[in-house]
Amino acid sequence: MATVSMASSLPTNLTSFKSRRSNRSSSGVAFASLSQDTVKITEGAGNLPKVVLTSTHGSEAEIYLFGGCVTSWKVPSGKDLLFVRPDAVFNGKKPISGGIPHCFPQFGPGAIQQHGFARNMNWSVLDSETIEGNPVVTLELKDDAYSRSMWDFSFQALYKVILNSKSLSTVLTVTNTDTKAFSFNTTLHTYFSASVTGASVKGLLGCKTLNKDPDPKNPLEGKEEREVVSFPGFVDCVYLNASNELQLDNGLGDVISIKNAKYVADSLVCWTDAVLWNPHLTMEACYKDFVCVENAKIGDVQLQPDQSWVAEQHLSIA
Ligand SMILES: O=P(O)(O)OC[C@H]1O[C@@H](O)[C@H](O)[C@@H](O)[C@@H]1O
Repeated sequence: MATVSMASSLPTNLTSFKSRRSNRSSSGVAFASLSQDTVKITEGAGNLPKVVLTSTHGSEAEIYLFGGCVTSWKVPSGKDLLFVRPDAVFNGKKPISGGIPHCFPQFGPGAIQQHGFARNMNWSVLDSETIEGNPVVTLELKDDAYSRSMWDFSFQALYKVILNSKSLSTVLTVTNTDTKAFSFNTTLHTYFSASVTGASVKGLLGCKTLNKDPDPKNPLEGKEEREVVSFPGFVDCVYLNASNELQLDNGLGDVISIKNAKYVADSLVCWTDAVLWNPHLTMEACYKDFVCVENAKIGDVQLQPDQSWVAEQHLSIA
């Protein structure tokens, strides 16, 4: 397989992916043999299968197989740094509104449904392991009749999630398993718990902006002049070529580093852009309690058959 990643340059704990066949259960959800001590599958809200990661160093995370959505990341103090909206539904049909949903193969607006279909399909567990007390799980998503009805390509997406005591890292690998080329764009639509009046993001100064307010279909081009970007009202803005580390002050006493791997020279690889979103009064019930800071690949990634695109995100607190 021609891979355009530089796997050898990843930190060791991110490269130890072991390919192993999984057993598909009658429910259609696949369960690999789990690293039982730190990785467990339980029943979550709406009876949906949920992977619980427990680090021996005091942190915990939860991932719904529906959408491959990380819904909780608790640091050793017990504080959950992610946010799930009170209107989120867990019915296996609608995407889960909160945590870290995938927008794939389209961020949108665009030709297919807003934010694509990966957030409302069932991912399966391909592999899991424990490294020095820290859980690692790899989920897989493949095309099926549902995805092909919208986007007629064969693909594989692997999503590796690594929980350490003070960090949550993910590696998304999209491979073209088709016989023809395809293109996609994607984001990790992360909802962070926040006090919106105190929240701010550093690292965006000088970026070209595409402001989706007021018209998402015709974003206004501009340039970010602020060193510290806050959320004084409705915010929906794309930042092109963002720096490889943003710092979110969540207004709740935490500064969260949002890093991605920019050490890979090939422009096909990694998150290059960012999106900030807060719906303000259009979601009166909860807008004060979260901000979205999304690692994104806004321009299309073109993949030839057998090529892969790899993007790593590293969320951490000091
Ligand atoms: O689909 P969700 O989770 O409600 O998020 C919607 C929002 O997601 C943001 O990423 C987009 O920039 C917004 O334009 C959009 O309204």
